[in-house]
Amino acid sequence: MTTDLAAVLDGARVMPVLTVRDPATAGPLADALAEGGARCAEVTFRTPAAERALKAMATHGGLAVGAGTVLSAEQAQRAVAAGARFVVSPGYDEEVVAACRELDVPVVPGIATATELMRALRAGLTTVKLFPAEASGGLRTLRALAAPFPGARFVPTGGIGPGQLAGYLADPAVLAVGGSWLATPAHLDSGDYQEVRRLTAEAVEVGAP
Ligand SMILES: O=C(O)C(=O)C[C@H](O)[C@H](O)COP(=O)(O)O
Repeated sequence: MTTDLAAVLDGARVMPVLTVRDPATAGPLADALAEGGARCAEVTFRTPAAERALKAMATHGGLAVGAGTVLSAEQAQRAVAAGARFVVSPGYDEEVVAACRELDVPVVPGIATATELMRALRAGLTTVKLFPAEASGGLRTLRALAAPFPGARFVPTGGIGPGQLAGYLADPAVLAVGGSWLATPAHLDSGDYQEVRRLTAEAVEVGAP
C-alpha cells in the first residue's frame, strides 16, 4: 500500500465528506457519487453506521474510500480493516499518525497553524488538511501558510461550498478540496440521490483539467 495520498487520489480533486447514519444508504450513495464523477470519498467516523457504510462503499469499484474524523489509533485500525484507503483526522495527533504509518496507509491530519504544519512536516508528511478552512481564513490563510513550505500540499476542508471551490482548486498548493455539501445527511434522509449526483458532477467539472 502507498503512504502517499496523491497516489491514492490519482488526480481526483473533489473529496465528498460523508456522514452516513443508515448503512442501507451507502450503496445508492456510492453509485450517485460515482455517477457524478467522484473518484474518492471520505466516510466520517461520527455515526455508529460509519464502519459498515465504509465497508460497503469500499467495495464500490469506482471510489477510493477513506475514513474521516479518525481520532485514535484504534479507530484508524478499524477504518483500515473496513477497507479505508486513507485516514483523515480533524487535527494533528501523533498516535493517529503513528498508527497509520504502521498500517502503511496515507494519513491526512488537520492543521490550522504554521506550528501544526511544521509538526506534520517533521513527521515526514507532505499532505495535510487545512481545517476548518473557511473559519481559519480560507484561501488567504492557505496561501500564507503554504508560502514558507513549498513542499506542502493541502486538502482544505470545512465550510467550503460551490462558491469557494474554484478559488481553492486554482491554487497550486491544493491537492484536492473536501466538503460535505455534495452529499449531506439531509440528502440521504430524503433519498435525494439525484441532487447528490448533480452537485457532484458540478463540482467535479470545476476540478476538471
Ligand atoms: O473530522 C474530519 O476528519 C473531517 O474531515 C471534518 C470534515 O472535513 C468537515 O466536518 C467537513 O466540513 P464541512 O464541509 O463544512 O461540513
